[in-house]
Amino acid sequence: NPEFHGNPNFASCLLPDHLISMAELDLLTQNVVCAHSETCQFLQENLQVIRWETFSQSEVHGFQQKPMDHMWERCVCHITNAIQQIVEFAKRLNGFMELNPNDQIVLLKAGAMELLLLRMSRAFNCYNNTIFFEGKYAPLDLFQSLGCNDLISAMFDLCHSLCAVNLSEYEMAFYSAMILLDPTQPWLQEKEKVQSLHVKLDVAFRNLLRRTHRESILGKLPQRGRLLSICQVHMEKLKVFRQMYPGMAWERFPPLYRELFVSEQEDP
Ligand SMILES: O=C(C1CCS(=O)(=O)CC1)N1CC[C@](c2ccc(OCc3ccccc3)cc2)(S(=O)(=O)c2ccc(F)cc2)C1
Repeated sequence: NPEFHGNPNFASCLLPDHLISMAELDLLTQNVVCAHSETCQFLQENLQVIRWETFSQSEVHGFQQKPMDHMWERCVCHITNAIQQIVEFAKRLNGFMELNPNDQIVLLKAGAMELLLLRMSRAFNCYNNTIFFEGKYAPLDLFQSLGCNDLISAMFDLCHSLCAVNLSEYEMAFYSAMILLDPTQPWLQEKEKVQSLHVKLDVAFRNLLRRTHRESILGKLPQRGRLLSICQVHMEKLKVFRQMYPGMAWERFPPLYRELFVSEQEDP
């Protein structure tokens, strides 16, 4: 519509059915950034301050001596706490609570682990290849008793790639929201509602990148398939673990973790 073009109050991207004003873009940006910063267990600056506090060799050895089921139970507990925060992030995103409940679950089941992988990179020290775990920074081999070395090293590699992009909290917030509100997820009942939210996030994110001269990061973000493949390896390792410790998932794993990652069928 010619009367809109050149009018500074309207975003440059005028998709016919998604007319978005600059005021709406600003409100959406505030909403996404606040939802993220209010739901990260650890503030970026706090993680940075302690990032040189690494576990000693004897502490690492102590973790390596723990039985597999013991380490799994601790990690599953930390994942569950982190995912509770991610659920809270979703609930605070404008429009998420207005989606139908089935679609809210579909999006969280599909995206929660991907968002956890993104958040982990905030707790990664790429200079000495250590990651925040239970209060200090841990090297890769601290986790060897989990029996998932390929999974953990894939996570470390992903954290390295994300550190290279050096995402700001603003960028991390938008990247997370757009992964979560993915209209291409199968089984969505109201795909167009998710699509509408995703388009607005895309316009607001590009607007932010343009204003901050950070458009170049779009080509440097890890491919979605990379996040998905790590999530798949997590599911495979969980299946193997459950074969080794039948019944444990039902007795000692938190309900939220079971709901998201343990399919209903009985123990293999
Ligand atoms: O990062 C967080 C928190 C959320 C983001 S934050 O606030 O910035 C910091 C705290 N994490 C919370 C959970 C954590 C986690 C993440 C992924 C994960 O997947 C692999 C897996 C899955 C199941 C069993 C074994 C291995 C396991 C745990 S963790 O335990 O700290 C952990 C970390 C590193 C590692 F190498 C192994 C475990 C990462």
